[in-house]
Amino acid sequence: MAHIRLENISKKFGSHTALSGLDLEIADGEFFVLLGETGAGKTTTLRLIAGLEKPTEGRVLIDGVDVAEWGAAERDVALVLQQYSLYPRYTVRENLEFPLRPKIRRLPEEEIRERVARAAKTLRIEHLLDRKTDRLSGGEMQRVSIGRAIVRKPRVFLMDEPLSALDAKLRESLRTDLKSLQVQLGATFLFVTHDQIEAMSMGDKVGVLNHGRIVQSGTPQEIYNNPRDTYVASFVGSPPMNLLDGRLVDGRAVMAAPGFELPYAGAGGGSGGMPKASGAAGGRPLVFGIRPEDVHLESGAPVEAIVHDVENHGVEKILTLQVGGATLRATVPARTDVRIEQPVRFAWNPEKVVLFDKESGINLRHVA
Ligand SMILES: Nc1ncnc2c1ncn2[C@@H]1O[C@H](COP(=O)(O)OP(=O)(O)OP(=O)(O)O)[C@@H](O)[C@H]1O
Repeated sequence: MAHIRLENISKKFGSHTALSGLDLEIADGEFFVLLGETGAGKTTTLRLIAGLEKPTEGRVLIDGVDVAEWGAAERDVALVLQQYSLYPRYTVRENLEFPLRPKIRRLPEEEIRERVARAAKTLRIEHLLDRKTDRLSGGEMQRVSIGRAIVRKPRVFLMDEPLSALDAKLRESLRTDLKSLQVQLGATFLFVTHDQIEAMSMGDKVGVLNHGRIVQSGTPQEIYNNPRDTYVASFVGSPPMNLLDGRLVDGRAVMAAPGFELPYAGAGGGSGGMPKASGAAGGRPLVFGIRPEDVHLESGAPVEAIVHDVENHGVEKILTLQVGGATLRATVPARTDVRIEQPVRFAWNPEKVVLFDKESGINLRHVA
């Protein structure tokens, strides 16, 4: 188990900046998910912690110790990759034993047997121990790869998109397995993914990485309910948060279309208020953020829209509504009877509206 801290890390590859001013803190025994789009710098961050890359600037601390001079082996971290790093002509048992048979500091045979048996039981691959690894399914191979990490009892598990090569069903079941494995081991996990659903469902904490920098770090609920900026707001959530233009006029946040306004008391305040028809000329440009599940169809509601599209998702429907010049997504119960082209009336909970500065994209609650 270990505590990890990255301080003001930057990493350049020639003239290309992969990471800049990155700060990250992972508590001992935490399941931390690093979420970012392709090229955001996720793998580079893992490799820096693993000791496979050196930062151009900044410090990597494990349990409070600067590990700049430590090689990969000394850091005692295990890396699990998307591609299974298994020896194909060897059995599962042999693959699990290899990490425990280094040339120096070899473990006693009995200890090796015991660790392999325990890992195989935890991962439910005991029945596969004598099978060659090239005769396994993708999900089984990934379990063996994870097993190769577990047997070493590392201080930290670093996982680079370990589930992304698997089909949806397997991914889901391994997600649950990995999460319970982490709880069982009480180990520090840093799990990298570009899949926001994976991140939100697995992480104790999620760090959103964009262009080599952590833009927000917090619990999945914090990130979902109070995204730091419009990037996080539109990246996390499916369908994403509705982002609608408006302005700040005389202490009121006024949405351009549909007409709607909220009292705005400045940073830290500014919720409540009822929808009201209004023009939105002048003032500081804002963006209103409204989650699709916070949009409700109600016959007496003040704003009218036309249903542009209806998607059925089993327990719910996702509607695309056309309101004036704006488009809005609404998640409604599956029993809601709506058709394309139908006029509907809708409202939302003003308490749930998040306001962003249009120019910087920053959530006004996060502006000091
Ligand atoms: N060895 C390298 N040499 C040059 N550029 C690199 C090297 N490794 C990474 N980069 C660049 O640094 C940036 C971050 O790469 P990184 O692999 O960390 O991103 P990522 O978030 O893991 O992306 P993906 O989800 O596609 O794996 C990318 O623009 C990448 O092209």
